[in-house]
Amino acid sequence: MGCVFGKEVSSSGPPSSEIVVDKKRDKDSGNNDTGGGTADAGTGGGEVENAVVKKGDKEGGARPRGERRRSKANPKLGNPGKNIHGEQVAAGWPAWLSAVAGEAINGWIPRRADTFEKIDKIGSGTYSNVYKARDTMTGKIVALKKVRFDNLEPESVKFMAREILILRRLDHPNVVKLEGLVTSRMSCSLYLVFEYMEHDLAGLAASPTIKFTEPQVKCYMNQLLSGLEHCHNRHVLHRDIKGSNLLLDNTGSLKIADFGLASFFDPNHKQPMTSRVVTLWYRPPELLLGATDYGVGIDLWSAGCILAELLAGKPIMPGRTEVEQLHKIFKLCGSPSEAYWKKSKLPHATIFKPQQSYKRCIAETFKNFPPSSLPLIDTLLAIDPADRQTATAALRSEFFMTKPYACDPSSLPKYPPSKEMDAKLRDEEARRLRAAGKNTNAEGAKKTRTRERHARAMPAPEANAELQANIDRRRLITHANAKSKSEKFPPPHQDGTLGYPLGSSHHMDPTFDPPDVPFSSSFSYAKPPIQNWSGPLAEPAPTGHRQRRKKHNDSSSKNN
Ligand SMILES: Nc1ncnc2c1ncn2[C@@H]1O[C@H](COP(=O)(O)OP(=O)(O)OP(=O)(O)O)[C@@H](O)[C@H]1O
Repeated sequence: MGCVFGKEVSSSGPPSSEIVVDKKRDKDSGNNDTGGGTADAGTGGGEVENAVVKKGDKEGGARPRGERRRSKANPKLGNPGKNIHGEQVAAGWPAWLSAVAGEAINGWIPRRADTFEKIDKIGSGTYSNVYKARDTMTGKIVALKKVRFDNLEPESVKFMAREILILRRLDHPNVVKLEGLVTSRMSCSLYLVFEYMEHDLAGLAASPTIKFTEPQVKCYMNQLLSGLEHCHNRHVLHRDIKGSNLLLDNTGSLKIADFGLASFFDPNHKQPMTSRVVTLWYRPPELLLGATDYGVGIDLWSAGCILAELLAGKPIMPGRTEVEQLHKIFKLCGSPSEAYWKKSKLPHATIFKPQQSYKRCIAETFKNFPPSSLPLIDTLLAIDPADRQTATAALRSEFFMTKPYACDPSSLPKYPPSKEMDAKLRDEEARRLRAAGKNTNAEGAKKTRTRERHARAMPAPEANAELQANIDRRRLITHANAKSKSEKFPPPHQDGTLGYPLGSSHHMDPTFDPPDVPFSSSFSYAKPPIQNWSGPLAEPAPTGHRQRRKKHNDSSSKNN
């Protein structure tokens, strides 16, 4: 991928993809995740995430709140050498950015902010705000993602640097294209410039008036799997595939976006990676069970959830907690075989292994789906990630070879704006109206609020914080009740509301509702978990600090 907005900056430095993590730095800092690795730009792959599971992570520990990483300069990741640093500053990059993310900007020159006109705020993410803007030099409408830096903390810049490096590695019609970067020598902010996309799949799916046909579902899935195939071939794991990260334009093009949690991987030299990724409803069982050795299967699982969601008209496994999520997975996909437990050696297996086994019931649950979709759903939602195969195999599946075929993207309807953000605004307006009429219909308002809360997929970092709280709670329970080596799974107070939240979609298929399990289903562990977990992974944050905690946790997630 080349230069954006004109000429390339000449460089005698390392190839643009050469990025090697300074392991010592991470060891020193107690960081449980690292990003980076060696790379081979020529092959389009080979950039390796050199993640190291730190002592704290092995013991189940993330940094306690308030403890900050020591940030030493990373000579390979950040410091591109004096010459290049000088060239980058001369080309208009701020010195701080060149110092910390020199590799990510190598060979590019920045655009000036005053060459764009902001039109509207269109989205907001964990560490960014996204604006619709006009490029005054070309007249083109673009999306500007303004990255928030916490006082220019090198860690924040590092996440952004990795996202940029990954985006620069990718070049495919179904992957959002990074068109440039906007900053200036004296600036403290950075904007990523993307082609503008009118919709996201979550927004469309939540729209009360839209129900996808089979050819449309095939069209979206074809594009999603093609984009994933490209990412995986370039050794990139997305690690947060969900509807709101699948952007759509008015020509029917679907593009995978938000590579903030993405990571390079090398299938031949596996390195441990964090399990604290992927939004809860789309998170595969191996991550919920703490896997740090994983691959393309995690994105394929999420794709399977999306395929079934598009056909069902509602999210298929909307868990509110990790425990509930695993429970929903086991109920639908069956509990893992003994052979799998043995082979996978998953860190949380001793805690979450169900006492009773669950039978897989995908075919019965989705009996109203097109028959050709069932083998594909069955493959993508395999409990053992090795059985999920690849995006390439999925694209060759019977689903796409059977009539009615996928429609052409250009034949997809032209929808009115329908971002997940719009759905949120609709909800907020409804909430405001309810608050106004609260006294007249308090009970109705309460019910609707519950539906809304459940209708949103929980981002990975928040959900993972909850997982920690859960593990810690389990450990405490084990201590308190050393005689009892089993406990209810899920806890009774959560199980009472198992099943699908009402109104999680406006056009649900009423026939789809996986069978619930009796409350008495219990999960046990073979050994007390204390033997595996010697310290808290993360401090459960008080609710008043939700936003801070989200960012804090996100930092650790995004860092690996
Ligand atoms: N190219 C684009 N065109 C139009 N809208 C976009 C584009 N990129 C992002 N958005 C909007 O901005 C929102 C936030 O963007 P993005 O997901 O990349 O940010 P983030 O900070 O990484 O978010 P998250 O916390 O969900 O990981 C998206 O959900 C989407 O609605």
